[in-house]
Amino acid sequence: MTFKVGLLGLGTVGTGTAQILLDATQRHPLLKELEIHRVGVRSLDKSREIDLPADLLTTDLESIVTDPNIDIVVEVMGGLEPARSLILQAIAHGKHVVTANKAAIARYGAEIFTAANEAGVYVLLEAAVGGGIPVIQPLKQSLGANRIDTVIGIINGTTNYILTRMQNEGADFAEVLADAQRLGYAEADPTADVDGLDAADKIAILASLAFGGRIKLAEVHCEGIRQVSAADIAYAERLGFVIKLLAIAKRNTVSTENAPEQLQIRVHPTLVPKSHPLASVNDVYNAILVEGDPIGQVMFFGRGAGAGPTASAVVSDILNIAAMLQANLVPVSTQPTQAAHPLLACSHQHYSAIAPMTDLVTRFYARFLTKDYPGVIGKLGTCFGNHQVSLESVVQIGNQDGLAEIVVVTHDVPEGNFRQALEEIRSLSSISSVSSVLRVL
Ligand SMILES: NC(=O)C1=CN([C@@H]2O[C@H](COP(=O)(O)OP(=O)(O)OC[C@H]3O[C@@H](n4cnc5c(N)ncnc54)[C@H](OP(=O)(O)O)[C@@H]3O)[C@@H](O)[C@H]2O)C=CC1
Ligand SMILES: N[C@@H](CC=O)C(=O)O
Ligand code: NA
Repeated sequence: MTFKVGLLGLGTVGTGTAQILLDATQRHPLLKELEIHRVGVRSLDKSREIDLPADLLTTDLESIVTDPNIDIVVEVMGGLEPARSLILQAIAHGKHVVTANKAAIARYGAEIFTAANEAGVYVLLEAAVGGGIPVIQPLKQSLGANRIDTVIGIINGTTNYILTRMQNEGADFAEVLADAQRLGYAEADPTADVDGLDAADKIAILASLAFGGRIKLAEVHCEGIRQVSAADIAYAERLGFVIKLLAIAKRNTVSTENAPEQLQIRVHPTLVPKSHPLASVNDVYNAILVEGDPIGQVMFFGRGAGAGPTASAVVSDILNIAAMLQANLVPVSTQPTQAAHPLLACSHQHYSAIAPMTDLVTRFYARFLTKDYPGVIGKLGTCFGNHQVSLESVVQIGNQDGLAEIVVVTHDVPEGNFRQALEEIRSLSSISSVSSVLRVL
């Protein structure tokens, strides 16, 4: 039985996907049952890295998602529109969908999965988070017996590459970003990566699966890495940390009779103790650490981007759907029914409650430039004490333009208290500037 695949996009991921589909040798035997039926692109004149019959390609993407012969639509074109509309149209025409599009899923997931469940089709998205790293299906299936408490990930390769080079070479952000763009790691417009937006999309998706509720993207706290300086990386190093852009989703409070459970979901540069398993995840690699009961910690590590790794995830989703079709567990064409496999579908309806950042309890690192005279450290300590912020360490390491540089690391404190203490510190005449504030894992 052959299953027909319609590809929307033949760029990096689309080409990698087509390459696997065209070369089934020594791969899963079901691959031989998959056929590329149509491929949608923006330009027919572009030279391609893959040799496909010219009549397979079209710029009419709507004709693919409505084609009665196509069983599975693979959306690897990216962007919000027309990707969203084409996915919805494919679903309305009874197609199963595989997508790598974290931006569209993080924003329109509720609409897309509701439509898919009503139409009795699957929308699978393994490639959307961690590229080739299997993490979506494990959260849906292999870890299904667990009560997940925490998901912490390095889920943006571009920023991890930039931070790793800053760490290794003592270089500044702007310098390494320019290199990353030259090497093709960072996009021409690197905003989504360096400002943490790409990681925010991805952690929203992971949190939704881990905690079984929809996530409003606007409630995900998001800070990027532009403000991380070579000086912070050097101080962190001396204090036994590396700085990573972490995406964190956790249960913040358990539900009570009067209030629902709250989650914390946040993306920000973080000082990670060198002994932590995520500290040694470098360059463009991604890793996702999941903590659950009873499994404890489990970490997924690998390549989070690139043609081959991402296509590996796309094709595994196609195979999952083809297997369901072959086993007759879902209709082959347009006979809507409830999706048969609850471990493959996304069926949660409610929105998870997200705790405000002021409620977060965490450690902080802060760097101050102060006048260099006796008693300044004492004044800082008093301000922190006034707001019940307890300090783990205070060091004065360097001098800058006649000013002393003081670095503090706090114990766990409510973020609200820490911010109030900072306000008081800013008003001290002996404080020239609060040069940086970062959270500590
Ligand atoms: N690249 C990566 O490593 C990863 C990418 N992803 C996700 O995968 C998706 C694809 O990314 P990637 O392959 O890098 O993107 P590319 O820009 O390399 O490719 C996009 C493809 O889609 C086609 N396309 C885009 N818009 C339209 C349109 N409006 N009409 C017709 N065709 C269109 C382009 O056509 P043409 O070729 O004619 O220009 C191109 O073939 C994105 O959602 C991305 O976030 C996820 C994980 C990793
Ligand atoms: N821009 C992303 C690519 C994959 O999602 C990244 O840098 O990780
Ligand atoms: Na993945």
